[in-house]
Amino acid sequence: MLELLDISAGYGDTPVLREVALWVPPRSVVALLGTNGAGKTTLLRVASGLLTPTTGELRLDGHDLTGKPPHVLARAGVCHVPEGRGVFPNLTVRDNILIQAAGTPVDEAIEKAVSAFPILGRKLRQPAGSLSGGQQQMLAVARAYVTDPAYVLLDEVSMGLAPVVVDEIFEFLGRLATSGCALLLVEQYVTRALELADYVYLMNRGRIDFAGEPGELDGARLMEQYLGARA
Ligand SMILES: Nc1ncnc2c1ncn2[C@@H]1O[C@H](COP(=O)(O)OP(=O)(O)OP(=O)(O)O)[C@@H](O)[C@H]1O
Repeated sequence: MLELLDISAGYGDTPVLREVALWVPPRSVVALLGTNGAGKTTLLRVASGLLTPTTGELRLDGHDLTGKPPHVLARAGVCHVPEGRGVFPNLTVRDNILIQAAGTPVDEAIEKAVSAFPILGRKLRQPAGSLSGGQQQMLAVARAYVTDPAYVLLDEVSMGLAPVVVDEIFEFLGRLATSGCALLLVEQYVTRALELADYVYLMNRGRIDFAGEPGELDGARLMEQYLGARA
């Protein structure tokens, strides 16, 4: 279980998260939805060790990992796919995969990434920066997958992509979830996120104001609160 307990965090003197609690059970999909600037990215940064909370605890499988650096969280099985495509544009697709896959045999890592998104197999020698936006996002998601993480944190992976590419990425996320990997999904496509999710949290101005199963959500309230969010 990945647990964020009473987390407060911010940047400098500016508080962003206020006593936030969120749980990601193993093998579950959790959607974290909210208005712009609510603090969703900040919470993912806390969950992957990129940002140390001012108060509260980050626990993984019962161990307190608060304040531990990202590589410790990564080694423990938490993988973060950041907003805005975390790929190295000047490196080849192959090298992008291998950098992430330290410890995994080369052929196995490449095969795994290509099994996630076959198009990557035809681009292995190209610089990642020469790929389309959608292919770069596929690479970012595939890089996370090759490390065999128990928890994957995904920040707006569909941002700015054509619907057909969003379909392909969501189809893969569905397979990833079925394979037993837990997902924490920050997503602007509310309906798609809810289709996958076992649990949903709604965040507003640094606080969680709903936590439950998607079926418990009041659709009208959701739309009112997230007017402008995409279906
Ligand atoms: N590096 C930073 N330094 C200072 N303030 C920041 C920084 N990053 C984010 N913020 C502020 O923290 C607040 C929460 O931002 P955050 O990106 O976590 O929200 P979000 O819910 O992910 O929003 P969005 O959907 O717009 O990405 C915002 O007011 C934002 O301006």
